[in-house]
Amino acid sequence: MCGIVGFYGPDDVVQDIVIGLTALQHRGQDAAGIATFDDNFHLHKGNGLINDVFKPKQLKKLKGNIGIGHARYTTQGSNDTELAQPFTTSYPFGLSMVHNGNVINFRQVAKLMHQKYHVLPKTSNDLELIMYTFASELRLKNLDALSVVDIFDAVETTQELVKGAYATITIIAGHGLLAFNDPLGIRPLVMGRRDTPRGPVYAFASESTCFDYLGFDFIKNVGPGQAIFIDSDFKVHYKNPYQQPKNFCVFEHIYFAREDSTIHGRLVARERVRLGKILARKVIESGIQPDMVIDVPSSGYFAASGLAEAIGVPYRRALVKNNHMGRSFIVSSQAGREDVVKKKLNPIREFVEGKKVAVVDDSIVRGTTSRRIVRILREAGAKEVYFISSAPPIVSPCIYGIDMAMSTELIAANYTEEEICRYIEADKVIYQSLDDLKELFSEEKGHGGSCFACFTGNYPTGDVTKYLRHIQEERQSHRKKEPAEALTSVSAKAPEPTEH
Ligand SMILES: O=P(O)(O)OC[C@H]1O[C@H](OP(=O)(O)OP(=O)(O)O)[C@H](O)[C@@H]1O
Ligand SMILES: NC(=O)CC[C@H](N)C(=O)O
Ligand code: SF4
Ligand SMILES: [Mg+2]
Repeated sequence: MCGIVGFYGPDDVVQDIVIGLTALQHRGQDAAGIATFDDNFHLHKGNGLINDVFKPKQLKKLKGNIGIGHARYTTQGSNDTELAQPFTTSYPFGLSMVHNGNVINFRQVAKLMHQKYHVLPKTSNDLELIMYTFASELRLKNLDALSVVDIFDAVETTQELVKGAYATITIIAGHGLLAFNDPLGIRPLVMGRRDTPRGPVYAFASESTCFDYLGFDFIKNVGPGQAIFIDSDFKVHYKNPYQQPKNFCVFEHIYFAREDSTIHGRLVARERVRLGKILARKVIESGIQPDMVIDVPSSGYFAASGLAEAIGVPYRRALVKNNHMGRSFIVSSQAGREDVVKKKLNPIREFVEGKKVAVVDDSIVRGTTSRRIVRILREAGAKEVYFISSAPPIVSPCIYGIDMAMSTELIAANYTEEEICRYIEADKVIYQSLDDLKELFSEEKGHGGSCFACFTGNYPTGDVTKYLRHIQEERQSHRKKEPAEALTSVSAKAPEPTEH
């Protein structure tokens, strides 16, 4: 995922960056970074949460009326602080950049950078490839009078050479603030504006929730292939401004984005309630008769309430979340994910004892959360536990900025629904149907178009066989024994159905 923000206004922007980034903490917990520019770049980054990385001492040094920030969830390269974003360079062109997404043809781009621009990447973070390609293209322009056309040309060449998902924000030193998206617009990026007596402040962010905190008006989505540049006179320039979203990540609606964000005109919370409501058909067909519907906090809530409403069964919050534990899914090791899940949720015995409980979560990815939940609900006395996922089975890796690049880790890529039910020790597992999901989000149904690749194996960037292998090798090199462990643990532990 990763959370990105960028601000440009008449005064120092560091406070806006910190507040904006904090609202995006759910998108990345590994590292955080901020770069600002006055006459020079000022950069601070570190591993951990935004609150831990930025103390008043560091914030004081981040001077400038233009700046960008990043909350990292690692999908390429290691977790080393050196690889945290933003990246800043003074050559071939002075700029600083952040991105959300994943470059899939990174080996080819690295080679090309060397051959075409004589630049060698210093790290294994894919951001460097986008940054140096763009900076090298700018360098080839007329340096004395860099025009907006030059900037948009450099964006276009970068978009032609770099494949994958990348929503980016860039400070072009001495020129202005630029945002551009990949040609398919896979990751979210929005633009906002706040008027002040000293002039407008412009902002770009992964999600609109940032603007609510900061009093910005939403202006627009930065859609597929679009670029927006705010020059030093605060004049806004658009390239390709009217194209509609074509392959937006549907999982943003299901899980990644915050409930209070509006994405492509759709409030995330409302879409999740709808996902819950349409699950009613499959729940009724399955013949189960739950006494209550409960959610898996945090992101299962809206779907659970929608389902409860649609089937006329009471909803209760019966799992309490420890607010000091973050998201488990974006922890980078299986041991770490299990540890978070263990400490995160606790059942309210009095609510579930003796009950047939339908527990709704947004998704089952590796099965870490669902397995633990079923177990603790049974220990708390639940009579039957039905596990319901508001996403369809995840059967293919994501190569666009989500750390699920290994098929071996995806439980539904390797096991049938019955086997999964046995593995998580539930009485029933029910998944959203892909057709129902498409009903809400597909282009054929007039919804603009989404990426469904992790549910279908059809990747919007075309044949990705070669890239998938490169990405998997890359991830493998950072994980040591992890994937093999995940696979054996599923097969070894998948038990026979238990009597209850
Ligand atoms: O099958 P798994 O591999 O366990 O992954 C799926 C779980 O991970 C996510 O929760 P997470 O703890 O990341 O965050 P949340 O608090 O936002 O729900 C998601 O909401 C599911 O609960
Ligand atoms: N999830 C993301 O957007 C990650 C961005 C980038 N690939 C990194 O690892 O830093
Ligand atoms: S593969 Fe899945 S998670 Fe990845 S961008 Fe597509 S819909 Fe989103
Ligand atoms: Mg969850």
